[in-house]
Amino acid sequence: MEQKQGKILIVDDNEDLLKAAKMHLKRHFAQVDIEKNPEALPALMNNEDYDVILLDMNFTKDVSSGSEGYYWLERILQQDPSAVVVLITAYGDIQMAVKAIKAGATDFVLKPWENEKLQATLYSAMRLRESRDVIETLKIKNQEINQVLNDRYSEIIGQSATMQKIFSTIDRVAKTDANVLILGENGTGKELIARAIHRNSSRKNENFASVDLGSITETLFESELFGHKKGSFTDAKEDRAGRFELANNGTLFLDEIGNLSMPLQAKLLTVLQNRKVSRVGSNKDTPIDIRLICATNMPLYDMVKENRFRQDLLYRINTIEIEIPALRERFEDIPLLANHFLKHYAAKYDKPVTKISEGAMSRMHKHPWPGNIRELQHAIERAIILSSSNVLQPEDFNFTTASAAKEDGQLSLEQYNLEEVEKLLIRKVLKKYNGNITQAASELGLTRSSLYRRLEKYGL
Ligand SMILES: Nc1ncnc2c1ncn2[C@@H]1O[C@H](COP(=O)(O)OP(=O)(O)OP(=O)(O)O)[C@@H](O)[C@H]1O
Repeated sequence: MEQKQGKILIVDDNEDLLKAAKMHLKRHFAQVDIEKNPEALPALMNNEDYDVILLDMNFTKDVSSGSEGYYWLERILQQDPSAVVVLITAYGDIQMAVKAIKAGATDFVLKPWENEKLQATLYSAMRLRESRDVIETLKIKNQEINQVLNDRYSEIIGQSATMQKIFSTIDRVAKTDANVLILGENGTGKELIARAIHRNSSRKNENFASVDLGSITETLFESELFGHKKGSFTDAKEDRAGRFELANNGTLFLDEIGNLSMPLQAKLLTVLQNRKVSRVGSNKDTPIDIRLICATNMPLYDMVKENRFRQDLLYRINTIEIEIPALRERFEDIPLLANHFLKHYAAKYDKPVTKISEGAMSRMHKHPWPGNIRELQHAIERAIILSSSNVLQPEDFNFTTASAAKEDGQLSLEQYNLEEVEKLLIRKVLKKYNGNITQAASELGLTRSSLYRRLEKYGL
């Protein structure tokens, strides 16, 4: 026999009705409690977590206004906003039922009821309660995940004048709902800044949804961003919300916006203008309320001149602009950043490394850091893993004299083995595209992630 589920509480002043209902419902639900005095509700709810509360509208004799029912409905929802309340109305008064649903009731049943109808109403109310519980749990999990991510991103290091200016811009901008455009080479900390803006805004408890536009294919763009309905294309196995909906009431971070093709720019612009999305395969519009932050390492203003980026889209996303300088333009931040990563990775790998030698530090100042802070971070991580001393030395890094000379790509290839040639080539292509990973990967015939893997491997 199927296990009975669900805890039901019935509150009604009619004892006969209570007994009859209990007798029938007991056969279908795990627990059915009855109570004729609504004053007992708060205590009952404290003692038990009911799935559904079936509540009469009138308790005083000869009163049929329903006002008692509204009063107790409100008290129940105050005590437990996710409570599922089904109202009992005796007079078939639709107006009263509509008002009750507006006030937060889930459903209503008319007296006298048919037992099967009552049972079906309670089952669907119970399912609603279950979904609310799932949503609540997911919300909490989501907040925890955001917390972890935000913590990871909470320390933005930088003492240079330009970084100090960026911090004060973040302070001023975060509280507003202004769209922000963050410009900077790969690895300069664009996502870090975007998260800091979200974390300091009134939307901080809502979602921060991030989309890498550089890695979304043309065909999946709409489905990823706007969602889709089941069956709207071959792979649409079920209804799915897009990133815009997921970011609703929160912040949407569109990374690599400079990589969008002109047709996709037009689609994005329409959504931003109308502030509503409709899922692929559906004609229902969903209003969206998002704070938009975009980022790119591409020269958007030049691209506008060359008709590769829409001017109207640029003006919609660049209300506030933050330009993060490359690491080579703020060498004064290197010691602080390097020591920050040193502490982090020494703890992570449980290594007694406490310092970076002067020689290594001076070598770091000479390196051009095409991969910016991400590159510095990986260089320190690798040095800590490989080093056998307490102080990191120049030889713990991949900064050979040859690699310094290689920056300009002048060395003749015969002097190098295959790995060296690969390194040289990657550097040259990265330089050609101003550190743009997507373009460099495309020229090298690699995917972005395999280029990232090589950058990591070679410490580039
Ligand atoms: N100022 C900073 N202080 C501490 N860590 C930083 C700083 N800037 C960047 N980082 C670290 O460097 C790494 C790269 O940062 P992030 O992903 O934000 O860069 P990005 O500009 O968005 O890169 P991409 O353009 O490749 O997407 C991250 O691990 C981040 O934590």
